[in-house]
Amino acid sequence: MPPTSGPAPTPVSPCDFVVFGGTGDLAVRKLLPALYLRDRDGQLPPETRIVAVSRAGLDEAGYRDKIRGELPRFVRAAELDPEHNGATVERFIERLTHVSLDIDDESSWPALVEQLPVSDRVRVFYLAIGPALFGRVSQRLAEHGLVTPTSRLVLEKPLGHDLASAREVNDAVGAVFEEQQIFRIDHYLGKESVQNLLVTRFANTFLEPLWNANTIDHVQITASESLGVGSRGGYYDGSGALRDMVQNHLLQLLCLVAMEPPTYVDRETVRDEKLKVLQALRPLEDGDVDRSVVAGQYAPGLVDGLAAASYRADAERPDSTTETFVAIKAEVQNWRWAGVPFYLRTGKRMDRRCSEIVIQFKAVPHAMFPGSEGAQEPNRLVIQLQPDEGMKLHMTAKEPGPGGIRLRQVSLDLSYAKTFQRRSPEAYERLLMDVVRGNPTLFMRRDEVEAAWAWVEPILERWSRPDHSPRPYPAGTSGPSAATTLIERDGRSWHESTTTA
Ligand SMILES: NC(=O)C1=CN([C@@H]2O[C@H](COP(=O)(O)OP(=O)(O)OC[C@H]3O[C@@H](n4cnc5c(N)ncnc54)[C@H](OP(=O)(O)O)[C@@H]3O)[C@@H](O)[C@H]2O)C=CC1
Ligand SMILES: O=C1O[C@H](COP(=O)(O)O)[C@@H](O)[C@H](O)[C@H]1O
Repeated sequence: MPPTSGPAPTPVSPCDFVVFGGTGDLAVRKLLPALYLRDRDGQLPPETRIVAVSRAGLDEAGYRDKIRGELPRFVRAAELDPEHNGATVERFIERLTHVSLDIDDESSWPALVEQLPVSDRVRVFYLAIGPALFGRVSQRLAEHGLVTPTSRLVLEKPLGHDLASAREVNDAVGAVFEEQQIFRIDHYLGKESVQNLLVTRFANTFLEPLWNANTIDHVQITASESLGVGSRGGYYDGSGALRDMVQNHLLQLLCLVAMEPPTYVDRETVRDEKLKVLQALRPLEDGDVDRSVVAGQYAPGLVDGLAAASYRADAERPDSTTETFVAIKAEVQNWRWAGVPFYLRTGKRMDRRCSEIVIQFKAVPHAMFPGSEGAQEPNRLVIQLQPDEGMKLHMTAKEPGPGGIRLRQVSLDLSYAKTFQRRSPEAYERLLMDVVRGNPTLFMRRDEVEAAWAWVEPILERWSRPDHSPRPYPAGTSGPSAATTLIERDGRSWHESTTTA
């Protein structure tokens, strides 16, 4: 597939990106490759600069060497340098500099001030650091006069570790930045297939009349990963799958499926509608958590035929009770969705990498074709987010033949790659450009983040008690058997996609 063949992107305004945590995993693996790809496609004006900040004692040349070495690991070879002469990469590398700064060491801040002379250029402070530092960084930025009217602050998730800490962080950054300057990132919202969910729902007429409890039996949202925690055990052990994936990514997907059509798509209307969904989630009482939520933790197993270690070994936490898997039955209490369960599921070290949304329609009310009892499965719309973006509508058709009517399950299959013959940009590419443009539509507003924390809070509270421990599941499987029971108890089953990666 060619690197890009779509319309040329409109360049954004000249900008200074200041990446706190510029040597970290997120910056090196996601942010810099995304900026590189936007630069390669001509979207970054020549004056654009990227100032990486960390405590590493690197000078400009040292940081440039580091990123020159790392970029090919995270940008596919076919997309790295279309000219094959290194010039595109070098142009990007020359935008980079590094400031060695300890956020808590006052004496190291002047080095950053020096890099940011007074200007009305857009200034993006990207906090790719832990949320405990967000408030302190904001305060120091203000003390050093670095916050201008055209500055924006990007906050990585998870924002806090519970409702109280999220409020504290929001208060602290809100004391320095206006809400419209704050971009709380959830990279799932930047995925092409997630944005297409909105377009599919609201730019077509055939689905919307069916999109409710009259026709839909239930919804499943799955984000399963075959990878384990890798080198992120230090962070992950204090987080777990509920904070890492459910409170943000999975609830955001649920909102996009369940929300009412906004009057038009703009910075506040979509977020207003998502907030209403979060507020309509049925609160989980104590007993509900034990009945409707399953926590799991991966044990040793086999992944792609190779032995895989347990989470406790991967994270080097021999007694950890942190969950690496969560399954939840949620309900949206409103007119559209009354009685329709939303089953959410996410886990690490599962049997496949697959993120998808399954809309399961109700069964036909009456089997009218002779011999068709039990031969007909309900219609199902599967929205595949990754690894292959697409959409499949499973339906029943007549099998061709001269005999009687024989029913067969078939699917209408839309593959983005085949249809558009174009690379889908990574989520961070789209979101970083939206930050520069000052468009917060695909970012989480303060009230949304807090409403999401408020909903997961009873689960956190229940799991903090000593009688809770996650159920083990072998690495390379679909999670603990209790997750199967959770859905089978309702006479339903998890959709297991056949795509593996
Ligand atoms: N990695 C990922 O895929 C994702 C990460 N996130 C979030 O992004 C944030 C960063 O994650 P990640 O990159 O994995 O973390 P890392 O631990 O890999 O990187 C942290 C970065 O912050 C710097 N840093 C830490 N403390 C200070 C300090 N006091 N002063 C200056 N710099 C400091 C570190 O550099 P040094 O130690 O040299 O100072 C390093 O560059 C976290 O909040 C995480 O939850 C969110 C989604 C995905
Ligand atoms: O935010 C996170 O997301 C990734 C999964 O993202 P994806 O785009 O690969 O689906 C997850 O691995 C990580 O733990 C989490 O922090």
